[in-house]
Amino acid sequence: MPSLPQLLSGRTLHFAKLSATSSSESNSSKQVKFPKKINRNSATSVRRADSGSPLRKTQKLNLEVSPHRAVSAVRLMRIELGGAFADLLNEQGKGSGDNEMGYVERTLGFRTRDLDDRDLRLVTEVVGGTIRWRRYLDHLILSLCHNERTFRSMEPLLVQILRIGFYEITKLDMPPYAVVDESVRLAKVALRPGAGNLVNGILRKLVVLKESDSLPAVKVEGDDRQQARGLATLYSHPVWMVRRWTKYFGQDEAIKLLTWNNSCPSFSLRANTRKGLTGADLVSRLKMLKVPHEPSLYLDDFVRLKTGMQNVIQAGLLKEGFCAVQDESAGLVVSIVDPQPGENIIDCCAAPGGKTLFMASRLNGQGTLLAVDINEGRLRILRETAKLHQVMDVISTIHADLRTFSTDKVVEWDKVLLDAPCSGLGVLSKRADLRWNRRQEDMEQLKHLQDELLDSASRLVKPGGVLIYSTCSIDPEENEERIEAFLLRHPEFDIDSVNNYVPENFVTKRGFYMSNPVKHELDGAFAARLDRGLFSTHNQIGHSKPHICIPVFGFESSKVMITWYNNNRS
Ligand SMILES: C[S@@+](CC[C@H](N)C(=O)[O-])C[C@H]1O[C@@H](n2cnc3c(N)ncnc32)[C@H](O)[C@@H]1O
Repeated sequence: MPSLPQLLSGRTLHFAKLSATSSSESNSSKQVKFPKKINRNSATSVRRADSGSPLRKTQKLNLEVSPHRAVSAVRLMRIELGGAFADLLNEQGKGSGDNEMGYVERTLGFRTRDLDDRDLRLVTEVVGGTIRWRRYLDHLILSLCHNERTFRSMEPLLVQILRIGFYEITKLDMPPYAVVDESVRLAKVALRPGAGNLVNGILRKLVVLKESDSLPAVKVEGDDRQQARGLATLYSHPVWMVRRWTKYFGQDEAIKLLTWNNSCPSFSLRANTRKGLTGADLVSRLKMLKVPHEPSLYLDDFVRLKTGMQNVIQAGLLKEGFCAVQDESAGLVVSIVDPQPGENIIDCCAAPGGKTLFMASRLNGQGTLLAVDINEGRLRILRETAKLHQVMDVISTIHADLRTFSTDKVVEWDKVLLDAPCSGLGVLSKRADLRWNRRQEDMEQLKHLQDELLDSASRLVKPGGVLIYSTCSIDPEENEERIEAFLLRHPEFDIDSVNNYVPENFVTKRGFYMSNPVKHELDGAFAARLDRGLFSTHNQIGHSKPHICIPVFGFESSKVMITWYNNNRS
């Protein structure tokens, strides 16, 4: 891997080498140049006269560059180049990757004035929007460049400055000439005068076209593939996703979903009743904080926010564990598990613990909850949050691969939740970058893993117990198809319709739970509740047979039960 000075010296590099994530549609093969102008040495550090220790503050404070623009551009570079870029910065900056302005200084060689609350909100909006709309913005930028080569050979920072400007002008309707001026200034100071001229020329063309309502059009016409390409550009998604959703949901529904994914996400808070805060208390606190909110239509202790999360964070409600950020679609999965005090529950893919914590609060100090996860770091977060939420009394954790953990376990759990690793295609409105990181090839691997984990989780369900499978995906191949295939391999399980646990409008014809972003205005999620027959046993090759403990029931009773079981199984 190249060192930071090599990167910053302007050598031409392949994105693929830098990017921790690669996308079939990403710029992975694009040749990029790092700016020659960026020079770490320009961020001069000075020594304190009294102690001799270096002061971290740079002497290069630039008050002309707008802080939100500098921070957004640097954050976008970090996101797009993935962990590799951040790691290089950390390595060079000796672990001092602690705040946004620190990144700006190390990347651009100067600081700007600190961000105020308004800047912070704007950074969040601009970064999220620019990532979401990347494909569409690049289409516009490319249309306004002299030729494709000009666009393809731009430095990464220059591309981000342009994308931000295009986003602010076309999607946020910000005053166009202020956007042009600020963008030009950033390009000049952080790159070179020529970059400023280029930004000036392209953005001014955009302003003229916008004002005459003649932005370059995106055509949605031709055969299925061409239409999918057009929609992918117009709604800024990878083509494979558009094709997949058109195939499963039809074009109209697919377009609604694409639109939803580009909308500003709302967030829900769950009051932590274990810390004595009820849903009503949470509502009062939000009123005091002047945060606009609506109580959840579906869950008692949940409240929905469209804006104002910054106020909630600043008031310490999350840090002190009085509430958690949790989408109602995830809360409803816990309603389907329906934890009852005294039960033994295992959460097979538990970290970072959103559902574990909610289930633990429902157990109300009685019962056990074992949280298993393959990722130790995420499991540590789960433990820390559980302590904060005062629910650690029922929780224990195991760092393990479920597939090995399940092989030699005595079956003892009343309820087994498998919240499987999945594509996350139901949460694209909240996870702005996910659409560009997910690849079509991932779907096959995920399906295979989901099958293996379902088989493993099913071994842990006691006879008469329940297995709940859930995802935050809307993709039928990760949801219904996985369950139908599982039921063929495991006839000892039957579908228990979720209609006793969630409102009717979330229940599918087969009795599964499906939250649809367009219909319910929540994240997309899926769950199936599967009962393991009381008289069934599981064998390793996936076939099962009725199993009666003859010493307990006696031979004749057992025969009656087997007959009853066989008659009722279908
Ligand atoms: C969808 S996330 C779980 C989210 C969690 N249930 C919550 O509500 O916060 C899936 C989790 O599965 C874990 N995982 C993936 N493969 C696993 C395996 N083979 N065994 C155990 N955990 C696994 C990942 O580390 C990840 O934390």
